[in-house]
Amino acid sequence: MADYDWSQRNILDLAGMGKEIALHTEDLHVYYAQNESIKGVDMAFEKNKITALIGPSGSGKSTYLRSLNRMNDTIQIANVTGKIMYKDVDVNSDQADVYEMRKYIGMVFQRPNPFSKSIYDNIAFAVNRHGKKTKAEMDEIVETSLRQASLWEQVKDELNKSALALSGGQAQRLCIARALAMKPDILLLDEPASALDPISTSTVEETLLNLKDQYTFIIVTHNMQQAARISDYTAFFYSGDLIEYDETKKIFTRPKLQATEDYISGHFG
Ligand SMILES: Nc1ncnc2c1ncn2[C@@H]1O[C@H](COP(=O)(O)OP(=O)(O)OP(=O)(O)O)[C@@H](O)[C@H]1O
Repeated sequence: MADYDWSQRNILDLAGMGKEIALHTEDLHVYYAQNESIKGVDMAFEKNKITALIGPSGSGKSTYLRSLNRMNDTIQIANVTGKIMYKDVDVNSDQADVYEMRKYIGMVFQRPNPFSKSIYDNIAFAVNRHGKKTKAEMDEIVETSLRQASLWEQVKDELNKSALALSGGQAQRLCIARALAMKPDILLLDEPASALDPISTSTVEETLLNLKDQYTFIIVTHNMQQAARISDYTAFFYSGDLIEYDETKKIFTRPKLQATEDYISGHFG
């Protein structure tokens, strides 16, 4: 690896550009016991855009993403400091209602994790936990969310079938449908297509592109082509720091920093 000056930064000031911000972090640090895995990240996400987080393995992308809806709470040795601002509420404060917040900031994981229930109940179960619906209301929610996730046509005649019988790509789209059924503002996706075949991957990508006018997506990906294809903004992480953050077309054509250019062209990481 070349000898980079890691103190250099190029970070887009979206708020300063007058963009509508869905979420932002201020001086966010994440520690696992004594190890500082995120080292004070200030970053804003534009509403109704797709932002890709890229960087070598271990650079902290997943740690940062998971902190945005307090998923790191489940890790005993994890400690998150700093602010995560969503609609004037600091998601990271002790007063934040984590259960309520996750309705608005949802998450889709790398491995599809459908519940051992029917396709219909995978969605209904999640929705019902946040308030009972009539059968007609629930039918509508199930259909709409499956349509949004581009799965309705394939499963509409077998909604009572076990979700565990779906293919990997279908199961991941069910997980996206389940997350969308909660009507979140923001969806965090941690390498959602890395366990999928190329056709399922492109269906998931199309799904995100079709929905981006209605949702803010933040996606961790190792796939540079995927980041270039679907995201509006790209953030390059290295060793727990946000190094470069810019419009995707700039990052992939003329990034300001050599380290970013070398990373996206496969010279290291
Ligand atoms: N549960 C955990 N306990 C302790 N350390 C952790 C834990 N999760 C992540 N880390 C450490 O935090 C650092 C960042 O890891 P993280 O998984 O966030 O990176 P990443 O960029 O998402 O990597 P990858 O692309 O391989 O998923 C690494 O040093 C990792 O070992």
